[in-house]
Amino acid sequence: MSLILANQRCVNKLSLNGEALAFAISYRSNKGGKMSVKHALRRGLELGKSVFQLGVFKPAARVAAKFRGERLRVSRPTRTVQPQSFLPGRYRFFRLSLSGLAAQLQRGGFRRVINGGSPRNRAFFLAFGVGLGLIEKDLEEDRTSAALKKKVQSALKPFSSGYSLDDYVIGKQIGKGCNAAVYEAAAPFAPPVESKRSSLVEVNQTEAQDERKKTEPLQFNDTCRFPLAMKMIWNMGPSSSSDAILQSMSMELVPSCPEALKENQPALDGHFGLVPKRLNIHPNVIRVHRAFTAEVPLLPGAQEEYPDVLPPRLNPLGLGRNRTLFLVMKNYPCTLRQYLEKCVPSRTHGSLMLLQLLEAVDHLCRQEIAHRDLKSDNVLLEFDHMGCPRLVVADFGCCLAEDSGLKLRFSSSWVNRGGNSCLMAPEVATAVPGPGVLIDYSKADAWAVGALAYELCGLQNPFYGSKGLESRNYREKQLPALPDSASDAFRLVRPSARVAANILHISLWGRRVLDERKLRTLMAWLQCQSAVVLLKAHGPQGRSVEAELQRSFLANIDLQELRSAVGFLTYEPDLWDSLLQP
Ligand SMILES: Nc1ncnc2c1ncn2[C@@H]1O[C@H](COP(=O)(O)OP(=O)(O)OP(=O)(O)O)[C@@H](O)[C@H]1O
Repeated sequence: MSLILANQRCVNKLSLNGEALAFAISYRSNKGGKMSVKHALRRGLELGKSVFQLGVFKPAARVAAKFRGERLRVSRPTRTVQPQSFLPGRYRFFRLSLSGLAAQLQRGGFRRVINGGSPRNRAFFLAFGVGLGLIEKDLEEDRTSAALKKKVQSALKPFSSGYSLDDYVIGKQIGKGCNAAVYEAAAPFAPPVESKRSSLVEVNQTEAQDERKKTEPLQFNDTCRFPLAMKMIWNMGPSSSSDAILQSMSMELVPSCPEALKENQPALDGHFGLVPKRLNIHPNVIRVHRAFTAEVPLLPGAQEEYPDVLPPRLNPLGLGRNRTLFLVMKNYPCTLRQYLEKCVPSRTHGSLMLLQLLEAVDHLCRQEIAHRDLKSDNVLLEFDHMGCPRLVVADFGCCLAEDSGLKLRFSSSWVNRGGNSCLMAPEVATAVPGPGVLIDYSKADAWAVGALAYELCGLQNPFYGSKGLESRNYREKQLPALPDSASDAFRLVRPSARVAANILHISLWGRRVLDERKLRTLMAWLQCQSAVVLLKAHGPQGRSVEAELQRSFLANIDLQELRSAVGFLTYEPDLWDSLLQP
């Protein structure tokens, strides 16, 4: 299998086999990424000739061999390094690293382009998709190997339950909102070990910290002992029946996985039409792993912190119902708000965080779901192995997930417009109820992300506080200036989440596309990005926030949308229009 990696700016066209490309990329990353692409590719070609000089090329050879899961055989007398099994199965590493993306590209980008793209789009993705498809076929054996399947099944077996409170050990309270309390939890078969260790973990985030706050180390909740979070929603409704609870709180189930509810749950087998729209999995959207109803227990802090919502069984003056809904999710170390209280993200981290929010919103839009309550309390945060924040959008209690799409019939003032009035998009905030009035939520979440961008730059959100702007009547010129350090793309969130996300992707990783403004450059950049992402996928870097974002971008490519993004960045949409016409 060979891959044509065309880097128009540096080298005109280099035909590389997988082996050479693997070496080129690993060699370059070994040099701290400082070497030019052209130089690295040339080296890759040389290295692909099968003999590796011990001195200069050893690090590259070692990295590439490590990727392949092979050991290096070093032959001292001739000072050559040769990976074992170099000839048979020589492309094994390369094939393996392609698998995830190939499937993703075929399922995502390829499908979308086939449906709506121009013939030129189609040709490009057809070639790319078919290439990857061949590899994919080859990989079938690897992926469905019986041994691996068995291992995964046995690891999941103990947690095939989890549909009652008795299936969990519940720890301390980790959060509270207007509608729920959230507790740390663990499965009893993995009992949390009592440790003398502090329940806080320190995050190595020197890059992210603002000068003002550098003296304090960044500390967040340690989630190792209790890897799960259990949200107990307060039931103030008219009934304690499971059906009524599931019906009134059904929006909380939108981000749930298919196994979250017990199969024989009577209210959710389709007869009553209570199953809400379910979101597909996405790295920047919370996943609810279990959801069940149970009697409200007396959990730590309940009598002091939320006595009024307890049932009379637990507090004679309480107004809550006896049963309620519980959701089980991953436990995250902190919310975006807690993180921003402790530090101001660097320009890079800020851009990556904004990009993740936009990717999450774009994912929701594609499935015709609007969150309607985006704020920093509803964004949870963890860190990848390099200390980069990974964000997930949580709390879908106010979302709009109707079969009729993102337009809500606003016939009377009793219709709920959504949760967060401060960050309500102008078109939602100014809507006046009446016959035939529809509120369009397709860009509402993207607007809220635009307001959150101020917080990501370390500024106060201009729509908060007694002197804050009101979304219903503010003017663009009233918005405070963003700091000079903010990426240009921060200023352009209004178009749509997808276009704004593309703008950020290009300004982070594809600046050269803007310099040359040729379709060929754009294509070459996409191919280059694909190759780099494929190669990264196998190592630890593959799990970084950056790699996840790049994968997601490539899997969702639509040249028309990409064109809009480039148009925004160059302020010459017409130029790109003409270039990209079939
Ligand atoms: N999976 C989780 N991991 C860690 N903390 C969480 C998790 N889910 C929620 N929390 C914490 O609990 C708090 C309240 O959760 P959530 O926002 O879901 O409750 P709510 O009552 O629906 O909120 P709202 O007031 O916005 O309606 C969050 O702000 C956060 O601090």
